[in-house]
Amino acid sequence: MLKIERLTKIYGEKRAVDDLSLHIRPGEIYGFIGHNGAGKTTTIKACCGILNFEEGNIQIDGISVKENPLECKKKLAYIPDNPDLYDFMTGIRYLNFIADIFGVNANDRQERIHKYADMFELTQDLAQPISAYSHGMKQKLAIISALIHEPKLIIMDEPFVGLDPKASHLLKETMHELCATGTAIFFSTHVLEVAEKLCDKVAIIKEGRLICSGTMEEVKGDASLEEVFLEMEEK
Ligand SMILES: Nc1ncnc2c1ncn2[C@@H]1O[C@H](COP(=O)(O)OP(=O)(O)OP(=O)(O)O)[C@@H](O)[C@H]1O
Repeated sequence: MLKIERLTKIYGEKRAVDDLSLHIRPGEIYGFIGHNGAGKTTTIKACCGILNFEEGNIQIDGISVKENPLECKKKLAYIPDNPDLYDFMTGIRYLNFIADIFGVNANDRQERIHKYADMFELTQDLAQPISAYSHGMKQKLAIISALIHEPKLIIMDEPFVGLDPKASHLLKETMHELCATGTAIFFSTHVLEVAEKLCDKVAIIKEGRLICSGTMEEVKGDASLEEVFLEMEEK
């Protein structure tokens, strides 16, 4: 579903991502971990077609992000680390705006908005302007808007930051439900306990280079993910 081949992104003199390859298959929850500045957000933005890159290829469901970014964007949802939404809109207007962009019909959008807004306890706030939302409420709205067009691939940058424990739990359950229907999920996180419990596979990036990837068992063996991560960071 998401195939990254030899991705390299350079900012000036800095190789933020260096020759990175990863393959995320349908139905997988794939965690992406690394220290601050390791290159996670850069990789994620390149996958979503919002950041150009110097070398390599990225394909979404067999379609090149470079050659056909619009087709790729139709298939994926991106939830950034800092939800920068249109503050002047109300929550419901924003959700309808996103549904319009993706051409979601009236029945489907109503059903999905109802389902996810109720689930994340945001229904009562949808009539409020987004400027009145807390960080966590904005994060919930971004998550709901990402699910409106039933994407085949969901890419999230630090999705649990700012969510309260109940919302975090609901997001994890939703991720499992979506993966059971074949959706692929690729997300970055610093919360290694969450990655360890939630992910089928994990990749560790250090200074732009992939240093380890595979199933959770392959990567961590009998140790904890935290122990493995810290050991690799020190090497
Ligand atoms: N627009 C930019 N211009 C120049 N350098 C950048 C730019 N964006 C990121 N970088 C650099 O690229 C490297 C990778 O940054 P990136 O944001 O991808 O890291 P990250 O793994 O997401 O970090 P964090 O966990 O702190 O969010 C860092 O050294 C960063 O300083």
